[in-house]
Amino acid sequence: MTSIVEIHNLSKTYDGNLILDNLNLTIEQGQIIGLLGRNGAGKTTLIESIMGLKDLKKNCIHIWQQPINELKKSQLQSIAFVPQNQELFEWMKVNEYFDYFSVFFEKWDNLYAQQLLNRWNLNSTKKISELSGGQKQILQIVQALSVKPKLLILDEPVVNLDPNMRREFLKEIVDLSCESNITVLFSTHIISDVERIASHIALLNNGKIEIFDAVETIQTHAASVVIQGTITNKEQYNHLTQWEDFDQGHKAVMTQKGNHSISQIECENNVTIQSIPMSLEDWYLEVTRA
Ligand SMILES: Nc1ncnc2c1ncn2[C@@H]1O[C@H](COP(=O)(O)OP(=O)(O)OP(=O)(O)O)[C@@H](O)[C@H]1O
Repeated sequence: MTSIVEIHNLSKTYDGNLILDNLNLTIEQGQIIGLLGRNGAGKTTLIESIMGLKDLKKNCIHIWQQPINELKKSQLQSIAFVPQNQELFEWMKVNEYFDYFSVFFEKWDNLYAQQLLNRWNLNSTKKISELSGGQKQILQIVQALSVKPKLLILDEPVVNLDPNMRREFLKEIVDLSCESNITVLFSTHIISDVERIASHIALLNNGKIEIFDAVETIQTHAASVVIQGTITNKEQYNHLTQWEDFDQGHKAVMTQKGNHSISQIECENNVTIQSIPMSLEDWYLEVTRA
């Protein structure tokens, strides 16, 4: 596996408040990472840090093994970013905006841009100021994809999109990933989108990536467990949380793969465990519970 983004001990404070706390994250080529976290967790701060938009300690972020402030022009041109709030040139028409923007990118694919505009019903002769919120978001997505990036970073790219358009966009990302093995990091609050396209989940909590795992691995292990019998030494099972005691035993939630399997826990404690699989959304609610 080739590392595309490597983050080591990234910290960021605003007005004395620590938002990112010695955060570490490695993104490998071809991964599609859904960045999850509650409102205010620091997702935008992390994404903007990767994009070099934050004042940071030197050399804590590398892309393609280069510190982000030393990336070559060709490398910078291979990164596309869709921010949460982008200033667009509202007085321009869509086609004028793309003509202007394309000059900066050697690999700009105008044919592909026009195909996406047509497919997604965006009139290229319209002024940007006359587009709806969702249409402006489509414009930004088309702009980012037409650069033909190797690394695509999106901050809540679908908040303004209707379900049909969201589905179209997600399909395009999956197609690009299959065809060109691009690497994608996207933040979202829509767990079903993560389930649909992400290969991995990065959960940002308390300033750190608290959980980083393949979506399939999380889905395999996420479960509510009902334990018949008594476990005295609960602390050793740190993949089980939210313990509740009842007459004949305990209930708990398994949020990730632990160092003890269910059958090991049964054997070690002479208990019987029933494991009930949990949806990804329920898993997310459990792991981000205050
Ligand atoms: N420029 C800034 N100055 C001061 N505080 C900031 C600034 N930008 C963000 N913050 C604070 O940093 C924290 C993280 O904000 P951030 O926008 O990174 O979170 P987020 O996870 O993207 O949130 P959301 O899911 O709501 O978009 C919040 O408490 C926010 O108020």
